[in-house]
Amino acid sequence: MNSLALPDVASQLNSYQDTPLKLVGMQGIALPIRLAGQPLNAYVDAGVSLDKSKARGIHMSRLYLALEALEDQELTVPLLNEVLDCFLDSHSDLSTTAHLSIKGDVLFKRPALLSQLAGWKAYPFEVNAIRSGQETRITVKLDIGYSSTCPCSAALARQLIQKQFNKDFAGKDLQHAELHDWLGSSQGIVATPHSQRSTATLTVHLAEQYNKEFPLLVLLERVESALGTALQTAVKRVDEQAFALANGQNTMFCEDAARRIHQALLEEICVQGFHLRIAHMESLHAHDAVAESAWNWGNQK
Ligand SMILES: Nc1nc2c(ncn2[C@@H]2O[C@H](COP(=O)(O)OP(=O)(O)OP(=O)(O)O)[C@@H](O)[C@H]2O)c(=O)[nH]1
Repeated sequence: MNSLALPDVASQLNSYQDTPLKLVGMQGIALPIRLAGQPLNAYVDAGVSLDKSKARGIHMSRLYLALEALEDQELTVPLLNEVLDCFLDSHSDLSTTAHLSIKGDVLFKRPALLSQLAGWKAYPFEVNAIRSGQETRITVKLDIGYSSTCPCSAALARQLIQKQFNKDFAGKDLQHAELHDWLGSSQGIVATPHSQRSTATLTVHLAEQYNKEFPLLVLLERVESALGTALQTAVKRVDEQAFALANGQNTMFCEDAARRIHQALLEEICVQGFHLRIAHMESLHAHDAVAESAWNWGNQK
């Protein structure tokens, strides 16, 4: 039997009622791509709408093959648009909307706070694109880890230190050397505040005129500098001490983190709208503290 004789079920008539489908496609296709100059193993979801309600199915293989354009190429907005064009061109009789989603972990080399060290950090990302007619909506989702020290716990710890100071030094002449030693001891600094590993998940809608490579590094640098306490990679004690200082000077409730990032993203010109979700994985509680914020976002999550 040659290929011409193979039955083509997808092109048969739909035997169900006339029901167009919002999205039909494939999920979790493995694909090697490049992002921010790094090769990475991505997972891709590809789909189109099935508007022709009498058609039985779409042509999955045409979507799959269109993804070849992304193989080992730097992922850019024009390249993404090319693939979406191909999805719609190959389904011109069936579909008016095309969907493409690419996820993975992008690695960036991040410098230590003070020493010359640097190390790799993984940032989970997701690029989502929907083409409807001439309009393409592209969003970039990025998880950024940081440390948050509880401001309430810091104030409570300071109060305990003051109490201890009153107990140890009430009515005494203050001697510089004695006080210096006291400050360096756990009998003096009797309490420490708690910190937690925290995550900011931002989803940004890229400005329509943005037409280049994906601005992941730009976004994460803006967010990390707004927070001041990014998770570190390689550290020596000198870096760890700088991290302790950064945490002490940047104590944060989840609300504070959400507001800092919100303000920082408003300054980013490649962003047309955003949604952000903050999660502080509490060390005081067995549950998380969360906050959300959005700008120019509508009702979507
Ligand atoms: N539409 C559809 N196809 C599926 C599904 N699951 C598996 N497939 C298979 O995807 C394969 C590729 O489909 P097509 O793109 O229509 O393949 P084709 O008819 O050889 O290719 P064209 O000639 O370009 O239409 C077929 O073998 C389908 O059976 C499904 O749920 N829906």
